[in-house]
Amino acid sequence: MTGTDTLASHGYDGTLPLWSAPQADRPLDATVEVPGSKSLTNRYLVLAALADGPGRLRSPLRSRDSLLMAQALRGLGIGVADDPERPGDWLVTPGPVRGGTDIDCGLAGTVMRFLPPVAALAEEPVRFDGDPGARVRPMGPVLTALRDLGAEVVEEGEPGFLPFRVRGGERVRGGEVEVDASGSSQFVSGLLLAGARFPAGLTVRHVGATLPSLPHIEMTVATLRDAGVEVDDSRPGTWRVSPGPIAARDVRVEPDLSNAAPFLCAAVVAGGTVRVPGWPARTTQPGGLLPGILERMGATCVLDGDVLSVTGNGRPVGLDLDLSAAGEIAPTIAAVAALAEGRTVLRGIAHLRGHETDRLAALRTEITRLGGRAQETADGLIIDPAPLYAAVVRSYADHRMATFGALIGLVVPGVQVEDIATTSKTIPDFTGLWDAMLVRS
Ligand SMILES: O=C(O)C1=C[C@@H](OP(=O)(O)O)[C@@H](O)[C@H](O)C1
Ligand SMILES: C=C(OP(=O)(O)O)C(=O)O
Repeated sequence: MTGTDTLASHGYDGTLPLWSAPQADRPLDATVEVPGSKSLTNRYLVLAALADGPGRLRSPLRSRDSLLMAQALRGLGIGVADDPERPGDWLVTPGPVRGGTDIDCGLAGTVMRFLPPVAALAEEPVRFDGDPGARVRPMGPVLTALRDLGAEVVEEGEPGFLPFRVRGGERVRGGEVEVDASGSSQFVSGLLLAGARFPAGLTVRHVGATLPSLPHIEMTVATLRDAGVEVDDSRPGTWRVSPGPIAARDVRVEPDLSNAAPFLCAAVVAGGTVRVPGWPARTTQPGGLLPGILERMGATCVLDGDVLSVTGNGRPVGLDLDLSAAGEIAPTIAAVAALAEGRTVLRGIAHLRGHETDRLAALRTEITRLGGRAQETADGLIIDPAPLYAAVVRSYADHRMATFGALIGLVVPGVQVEDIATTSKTIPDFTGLWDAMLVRS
């Protein structure tokens, strides 16, 4: 596609660079090394920061979200340094949590939801802000919980949103809080991660109608237990973290299985095989659900040792799927669905309206722009088959909308993706990995 008239007719305002999505001209045959998990890296960083001695992260993700977390922890008085002997690893040196700093959350949910409870350990106030898109992501339940625990919280703009200041220290003893986590599991995870450091520990009781991303809460509980923290999760929707030390650890970060999704789905839509090494035999990452989902969409998935192979024939089939456990892979599954035979219904993902962008609106808009048929429902999307054509896919500063566009562009000629660099939120070199997948095939 050339010419500004054409671009404008596709809703492109010309301010962000465009990336011409490469097409797959033959079935794929590639092995893709996927970088470390965002969710595990940022949990390990927080736990290492609050631990009882120096710790190490092996193969952490180094992308915008984890670099923001590292930078924020440094601001709070924690050492996070490259290991000169093992390039790529991070050495974390804990210290008393110090306030008097400003934290840039970027657009990272894990930074804006995990760090306010950590900041409440400091005597001096900590100010939080982020990208324009971060200022509309829900924060209210975290702020209410911190107030209920005795912290002072001052919102500078709209109540329940960035920017705000948190002041805790001696006045925060821990105890019991109710949290409506129907908007994000991260509200619960953030409180639990710091819970052991409050003198009375912390009990969090979820009071909302739905609870998305349960595997991510289980990931939080598992990483806490691995660090020697006692967590009682025997009552559904209630978590009790006992006060006590968090053990310093040397941990290896699993590959990010949700970021493996676009690569694995490439084989489903273009045909051929994509392999991802380092696939864990057991995991708390919601991306662990991918093989089951992709099989239902017509692919064949084989785990041989630690290598997951996904083989497709380029003709995926639609499905009816509750994605509440794995909402972060919804944009990728929606791309496959837009190319599938038969209707797809995605359910249980109303909370995606508070992700990097309103993902339900963004997916409906972009599928429609590509000539597809998509409707929003109260808690998800309905996607019906239709022939897709060239368009400029907008990415809304959302890494997963950008990879959505890349996936469609593999099989639809002439697709361009606005601001592909936004993938650096969680993947350091998306286009390099994507091109290499095609070159090797
Ligand atoms: O705890 C985490 O690491 C995450 C939890 C989920 O958040 P929501 O529950 O807000 O979907 C997920 O979508 C996000 O990408 C990462
Ligand atoms: C929802 C996501 O990110 P965040 O951690 O910023 O919430 C995501 O990565 O899909």
